[in-house]
Amino acid sequence: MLRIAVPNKGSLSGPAADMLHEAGYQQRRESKELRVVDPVNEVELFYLRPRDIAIYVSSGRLDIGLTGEDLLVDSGASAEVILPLGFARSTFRFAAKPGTATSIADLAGKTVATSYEGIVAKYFADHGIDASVVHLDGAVETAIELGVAEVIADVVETGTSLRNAGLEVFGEPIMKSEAVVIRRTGADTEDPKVQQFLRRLQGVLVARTYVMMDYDCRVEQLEKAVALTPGLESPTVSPLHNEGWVAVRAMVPAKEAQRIMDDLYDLGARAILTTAIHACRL
Ligand SMILES: Nc1ncnc2c1ncn2[C@@H]1O[C@H](COP(=O)(O)OP(=O)(O)OP(=O)(O)O)[C@@H](O)[C@H]1O
Ligand SMILES: O=P(O)(O)OC[C@H]1O[C@H](OP(=O)(O)OP(=O)(O)O)[C@H](O)[C@@H]1O
Ligand SMILES: [Mg+2]
Repeated sequence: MLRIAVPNKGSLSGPAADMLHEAGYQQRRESKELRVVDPVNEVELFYLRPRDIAIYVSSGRLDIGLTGEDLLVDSGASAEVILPLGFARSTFRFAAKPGTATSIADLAGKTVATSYEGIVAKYFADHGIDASVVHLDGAVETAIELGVAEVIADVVETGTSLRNAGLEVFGEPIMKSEAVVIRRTGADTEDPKVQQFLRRLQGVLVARTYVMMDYDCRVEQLEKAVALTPGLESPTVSPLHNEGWVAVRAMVPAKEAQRIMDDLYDLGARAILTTAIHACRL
């Protein structure tokens, strides 16, 4: 059985559970469940704190884990990203009250509050910055108002939390992050059980990003039509009963589907349909 670490709480847990569900894995029935054995799919899911997942995976006791890239870096654990998952995208940034700092040079001698002490300490070491760090568990935006620190380093998605606290970012983003699948550094990536798991998740990513498009067009327009819908490898072209017409089928990016339908229509294509892809193996 493949032993997988899954986030039990926080921003990652809902989208991670959705993705595993779409990939066909069994769900936990209630949020207090710590472990789910799924014999049909030969996986064992361990529901753990997102912050601890890289540590479990680096120990080799669990084969793979779903976590945030920033949490992986922060832990310092010996694990590596094997598949980015495209959700929980964020940046990690310094912020302060306007007028406090404009660049990282202004950090010298200041106190920085963060829940990601590992990332911040490494950044200070790499950039030769002499500043102190105070570790807080969350809601770090409030630390400045309450005088615990002059600067914070925190996850920023929309920037709403910073704005609400009257803070603004400064300096370059410290890092970008998204949800990822991780493995112990140096572990055997050819393991067929791991490969199968990754194929399933990749299938979910593709099913979410692409739709299937079908249309009929005249043979004379086929080359132009196919240029608009090249598919992932190559479109399927089948003859129609009406001579001079063909049916074309290709996957297209969901975001571009409406524009492509307009362009195909203008080319003379008709009966243009899109359908959702529920699952796939490329
Ligand atoms: N608002 C957000 N938007 C996108 N990603 C986020 C957001 N907040 C946290 N993350 C990402 O989620 C992960 C952190 O999850 P974690 O569960 O530890 O924190 P949380 O969602 O803030 O929950 P908690 O309230 O338990 O701190 C990180 O990878 C982080 O980049
Ligand atoms: O840029 P935004 O869209 O506002 O998102 C970023 C905020 O979201 C997370 O906080 P969360 O709500 O998880 O609370 P926490 O700080 O207690 O972890 C993060 O720590 C930031 O505070
Ligand atoms: Mg948080």
